[in-house]
Amino acid sequence: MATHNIEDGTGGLDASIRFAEEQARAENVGDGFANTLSVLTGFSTRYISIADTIALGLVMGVQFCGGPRIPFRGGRIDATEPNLPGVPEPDQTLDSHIASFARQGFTQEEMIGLVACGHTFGGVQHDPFPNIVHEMNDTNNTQSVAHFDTTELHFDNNIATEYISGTTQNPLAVGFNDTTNSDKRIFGSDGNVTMRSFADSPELFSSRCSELFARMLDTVPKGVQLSEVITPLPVKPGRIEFQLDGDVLHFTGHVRFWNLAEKSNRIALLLWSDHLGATHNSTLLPSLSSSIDYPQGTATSYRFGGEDASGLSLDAAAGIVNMQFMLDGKLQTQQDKGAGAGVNFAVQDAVVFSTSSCFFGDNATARYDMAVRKTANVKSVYIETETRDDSSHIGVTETDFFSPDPIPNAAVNSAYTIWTLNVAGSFNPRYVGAEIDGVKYTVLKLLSLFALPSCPS
Ligand code: HEM
Repeated sequence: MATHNIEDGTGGLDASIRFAEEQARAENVGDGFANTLSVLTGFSTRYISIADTIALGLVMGVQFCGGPRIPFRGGRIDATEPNLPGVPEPDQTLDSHIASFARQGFTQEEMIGLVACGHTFGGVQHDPFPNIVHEMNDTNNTQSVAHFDTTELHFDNNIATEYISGTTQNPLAVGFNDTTNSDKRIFGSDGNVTMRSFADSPELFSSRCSELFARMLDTVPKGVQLSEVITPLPVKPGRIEFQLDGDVLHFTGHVRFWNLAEKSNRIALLLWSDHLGATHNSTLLPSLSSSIDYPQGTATSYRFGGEDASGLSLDAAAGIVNMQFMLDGKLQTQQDKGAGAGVNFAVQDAVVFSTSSCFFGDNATARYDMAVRKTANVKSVYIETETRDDSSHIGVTETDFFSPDPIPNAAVNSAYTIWTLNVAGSFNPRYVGAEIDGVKYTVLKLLSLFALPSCPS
């Protein structure tokens, strides 16, 4: 956020900090940014920008450390080059800090709030800031970090109570070098009115931090359109997979329900319709991690039935068109669909993995077989290969390596034909995509070559 300029709309939360040129600036001294990015970048995908993972990292981090819920919007776009400098530094004057936050779109009172909310965590490390923190020679604090408050891993208003009571050890408030006591100057700049209100009310501190953190995360370059606030869906199917084995279509998947009331003998059903117009149902089984408590709510998961990991065995010709979920006789709905309305989830079985796929051990290639439903309008089947460039940005290349025409006589059953291709190994994440009815889908993540059975010699 610190690079944002409200006048011209440049800068903001756009992951420009990942560029070495920005990290090398004196205003970003230390390895904190590199360390944080090394954790968060891996969660970015072609659909979720690095900037969104940084924002999500804050939302999750604050909540897991006991802090308030922070409304999260998605849609940040990663910068393609470094931003202009502008991160405030502790040896700058109060006036320059007020001007810096004003440039970013925040008032003086909001600046006090933001600094207090941020400095409820962590501290100042000796190595990048030797003129603020002395070397501690402490085996319990090998990086010589002087913490902002006594509860540096916990979100609470101790940053304010300790400051107001005069017991604070905050190195930016009572540090030995007054030039770098920027928290002292900032916190005191309104006669301590804001900090006293935070010290008096943990609830006020918490709600104010939630608002200010959200605004900080939503400070993005002009033209970036953020989504509505994202909240967990009440019903969310996932990890849907098919494997065609002769005439049997193995169907596996999970469904996660959000904030269900606790109940020991709940009857959970998966209902589905097939291509022949028939309807079916099967009992949902609790998944291994059936109920997980998050700060935001509880996730209760079930897996689709079946004796073993192969899931439900469907007749390949009948297949599946859509599914819905029923708990104790009630069809489950998404809130915005209105009470009583069941939710039909469309299921795509037009292009599925075939268990005839196999591995050629001698030259480290594999034959991937994809089964294509004969009645489906499938234009192409292709591999999607994801690569990251020097700035960790993900690009996707599509390789139409499956023949556009199905291999003749390669029908596995009356419903599907096999499209096939030999592929060499790769360290890049790869997926199979397909264009079905004019829409491009990512169908599955490509299994490692070594996960396939050996090809018959
Ligand atoms: C005038 C404004 C600010 C100044 C001069 C300032 C200065 C600093 C300094 C010198 C450090 C130590 C970094 C290190 O040792 O590597 C630090 C740490 C930190 N700051 Fe600020 N800061 C400011 C505003 C903010 C704001 C607005 C936030 C968030 C809302 C924030 C959040 C943090 C956090 C979480 C740490 C701890 C990092 C860690 O322990 O790894 N700061 N700040």
